[in-house]
Amino acid sequence: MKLELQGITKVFGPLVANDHIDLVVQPGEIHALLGENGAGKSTLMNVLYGLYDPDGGHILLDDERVTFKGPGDAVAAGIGMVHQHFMLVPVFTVAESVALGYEPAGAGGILKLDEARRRVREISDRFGFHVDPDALIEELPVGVQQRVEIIKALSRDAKVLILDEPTAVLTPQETDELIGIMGELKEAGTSIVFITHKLREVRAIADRITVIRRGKVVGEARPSSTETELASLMVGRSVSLTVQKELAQPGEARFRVEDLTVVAPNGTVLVDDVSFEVRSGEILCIAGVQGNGQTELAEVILGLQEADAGRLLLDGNDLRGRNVKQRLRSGIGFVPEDRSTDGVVASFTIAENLILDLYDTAPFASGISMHPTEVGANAEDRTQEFDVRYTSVQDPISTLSGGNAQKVVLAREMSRPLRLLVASQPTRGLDVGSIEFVHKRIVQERQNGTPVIIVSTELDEVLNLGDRIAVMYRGRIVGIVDVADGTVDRDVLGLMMAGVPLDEARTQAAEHHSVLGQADIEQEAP
Ligand SMILES: Nc1ncnc2c1ncn2[C@@H]1O[C@H](COP(=O)(O)OP(=O)(O)OP(=O)(O)O)[C@@H](O)[C@H]1O
Repeated sequence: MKLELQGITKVFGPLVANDHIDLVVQPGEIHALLGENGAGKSTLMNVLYGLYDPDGGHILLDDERVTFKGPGDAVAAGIGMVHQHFMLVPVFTVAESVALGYEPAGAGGILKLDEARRRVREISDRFGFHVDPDALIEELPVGVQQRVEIIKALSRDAKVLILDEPTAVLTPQETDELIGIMGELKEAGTSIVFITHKLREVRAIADRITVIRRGKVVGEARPSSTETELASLMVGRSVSLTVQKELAQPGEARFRVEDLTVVAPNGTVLVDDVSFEVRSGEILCIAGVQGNGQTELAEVILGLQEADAGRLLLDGNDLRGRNVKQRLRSGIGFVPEDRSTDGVVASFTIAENLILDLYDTAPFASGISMHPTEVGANAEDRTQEFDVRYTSVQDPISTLSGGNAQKVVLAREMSRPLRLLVASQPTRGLDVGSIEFVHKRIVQERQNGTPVIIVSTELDEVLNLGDRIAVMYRGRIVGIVDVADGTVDRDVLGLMMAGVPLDEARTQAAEHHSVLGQADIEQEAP
C-alpha cells in the first residue's frame, strides 16, 4: 500500500513538533525516518497511528484521504505499529496475545483461539519467524516477543508497518534476523516505516531515508551515504562517530566486586559468583544480552536490590548496610537502564528531576525551604550543557521526547563530584550528536580518575568506550577482554554474548561474519 503524508502539522502549546511534514512511502518500501532527539519522529508516527489528531495536513492511503479517530481506525485501514515497549501480557501464550483485542472479530473483540493459532502458524511459516503459537510470552526472548508483535500486526492485515526503534533492545544476532524479516515483508509488498538512531542499520536495509530536524523535513538521503554524511544531515553539524580518547592510564583498584551472587525469589540465580575490579581512570564495560544479570548487578551496586552473597568495596569501604540515598551521597553516580521507572519522576518538572538526589541540600534548600531560583538556574545550566530540548524547565518531564528525558538523567548524575559512575545503557535512544557528547563526558570522567562502569548491549558503544570489556551470560562473566590488545571485534563479542568462551568465539568469528559485521568490512574496503 502506498502511504502519503501531506503537510502534517502538530503543535503542543508554543512548540511546533511537526511542521508541514511531507512523506511518501511506496508499496514494499523500507523507509527510514532519521532525526535528532526531539525532531518529531514519534509525534509523526503517533499521528499516523491515530493516537494524535493532527493540527493540519492529510494522510492518504493508495491516494485516498483517510482520517483516524484512534488506533482502531488506523489498524482497520491497514496500519500496524510495533512500539519500543511491547504491549504483550507476559502470562499469555502467543496465540492468546494475537487473539486479544482483535477488532473485526465477534463477541468481545476476541478472535477464536484456534483461528489465532492457525494465523500465527501461517504467518510464522510464510516469513520464517519460527514462533510457536502455544509458547508463553514471558518465556520468549525479546527478539521473539517482537516477532509476536509483528505477527499481531500482520494478522490484522497491516500493509504499512511502523517500527519505532525496533533494534534498541535486540542482540546483534536478533538484529540480523529482524533485518531478514524486514526483507521478507518488503518482498511480500508490506511498506515499512522504520525509526532508528543506528546509522549502520539504515545503510544496511533502507530503500529511502527521510531526515527531519526540529519538526521539518530537511532532506532525503541515499542509503549509499556514509554514516558520517547521514550523521551530519541529522544534526546539522559534523559528528565524530568514534570516541577520541587517550590510552587508559589506570591507577589503583577503587571499586571491587567480590563473589557477588543475587538470587531471584523463585530461586533463579541472576548473578552467579561474579568478581571484578575497576581501577581509577578506567572504563569497564559490561556487555551482554539484556537479561543476563547485568541489570541486577548494577542495581545491587546502588542498593536497589540486596545481594545474597558477596561484597562490594568502594575505596576499601564495604557498601553493605548503606541505603540508596547514602550511596548516592557518598559519590556514586547512577544512570538506570529504564529511565521511565527508575530515572525520573514523570509528574515532576524537568527542574525538579534534575535535583532528585540533592533536593534537600544547599544551594537548593536550607532547612525545610526550597530555593526555586537556584533550582531553576541549575536546570537552565544543566539542560544547556546537555542540549536538552524543552519548552520550559517548569514543564513535567513527561512532555520531553525519549532521548531528551534520557539526557536529563545523564545531566543529573554526571554533574556532581563522583567516586564511581555506573551507567546502564547510557545512550539508549540518543541521537548520534548526543552520543558523541555523552561519550566525551564519560571519557572526561575517566580522565578525572573516576572508575567507570558502563553496562551496555551496544557493541559499538562497548568497543568504542571500554578500556576493558566484561561479557555476561546467564549471570556469569564469560570473559574480560582488554580492548587495547586489538583482538576483539563485533563478531567475537556477539558470540561471547551468546555464551561462547573467548578463544572459541575468535575461531568462530573468523569463519562467519554477521550481516552488520559484513557491512563494516565492506565500508572499510577501499
Ligand atoms: N505530549 C506532549 N506534550 C508536549 N510536548 C510534547 C509532547 N509530545 C512530544 N512533545 C514535544 O514534541 C517534540 C517532538 O517529540 P518527539 O517525541 O516526536 O521526538 P522524537 O523525534 O521522537 O525524539 P527521540 O529521538 O528523542 O525519541 C519534543 O520537543 C517533545 O518535547
